[in-house]
Amino acid sequence: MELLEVLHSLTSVTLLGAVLFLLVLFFFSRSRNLEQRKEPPGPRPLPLIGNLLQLDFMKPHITLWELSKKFGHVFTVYLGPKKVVVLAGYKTVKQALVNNAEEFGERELIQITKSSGGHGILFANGESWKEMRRFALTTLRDFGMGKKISEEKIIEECQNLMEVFQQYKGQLQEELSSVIGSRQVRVEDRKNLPYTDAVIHEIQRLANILPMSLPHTTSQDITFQGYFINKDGKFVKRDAFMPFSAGRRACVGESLARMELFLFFTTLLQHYRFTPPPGVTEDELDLTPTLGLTLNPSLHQLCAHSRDSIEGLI
Ligand code: HEM
Repeated sequence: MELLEVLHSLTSVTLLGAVLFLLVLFFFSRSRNLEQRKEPPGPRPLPLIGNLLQLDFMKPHITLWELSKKFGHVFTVYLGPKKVVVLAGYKTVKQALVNNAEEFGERELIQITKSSGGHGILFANGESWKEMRRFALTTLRDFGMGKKISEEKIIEECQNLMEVFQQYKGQLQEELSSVIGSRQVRVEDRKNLPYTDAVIHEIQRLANILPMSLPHTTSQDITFQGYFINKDGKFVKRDAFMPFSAGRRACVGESLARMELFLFFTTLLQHYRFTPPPGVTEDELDLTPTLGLTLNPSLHQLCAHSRDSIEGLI
């Protein structure tokens, strides 16, 4: 009996010793690993939940931007147990997506995308992505993306939209009135409408509709800006004007989207002035967006004043 107790306590001591030894070994090798490979820094994660408590889920892109001020342009956050390397700032994002396009050009399969089996172009990788991207670009080109034919279609849509409203004149429209008058705006007019074009860019910058772009994953281990990044993937946080991203996964609909933005915006502003509803000042307008995969405007009322000053509530 005594022998058994001695053996038992010896086993416990040995076991405890072994666990301690392994822990020391783990932390020692981890810190040596970190030193040798210099992984991107980041806020200290908690077991299992990682840094989730530090992220504001209503505006995660803002939290990540704040963290980048403390940890630099390349840093790590743990979304639960999932390690994510965040790239912040135009130069860093461009260096990764354009200069290291191969290594950073894979898409990360996140949970919501797994339901679709990861088969759509957005979340595919490898040969199937290449094929789908080639197909998407060819099809969009065949439909005349960026060409006259899509311009005609967009103009038709604008005119349908116009039927919902009536005609008017307002402030930003001075440029439109003097350059275009009452004729239909065409894409080629863009170069003669610098103010209007600048306003569209500013709106896109402010609206920031895909604030964290889409998650990428690295296709191979890479040392980037002095930091070792393994194949775990990352979110991209953009700073400079890159709403369509850059590199091999950049938006395939960019020229179509730019055409639509320009024609819809100019045609609407050519005919309407938009204000808050009666009794609401501009300062009182709540511009907080609703977060989904994209940032969307929250539901709100707006007045469209027609050129004839007929008011309509949209
Ligand atoms: C203002 C409108 C739009 C914005 C701001 C936008 C932005 C973006 C961004 C940021 C990405 C991620 C790029 C990356 O992962 O690095 C993307 C991907 C993509 N966009 Fe757009 N997009 C717009 C409109 C469109 C339109 C109209 C189409 C289709 C005609 C389209 C099709 C795609 C596709 C297929 C991808 C995935 C490309 C790939 O993974 O290879 N987008 N877009």
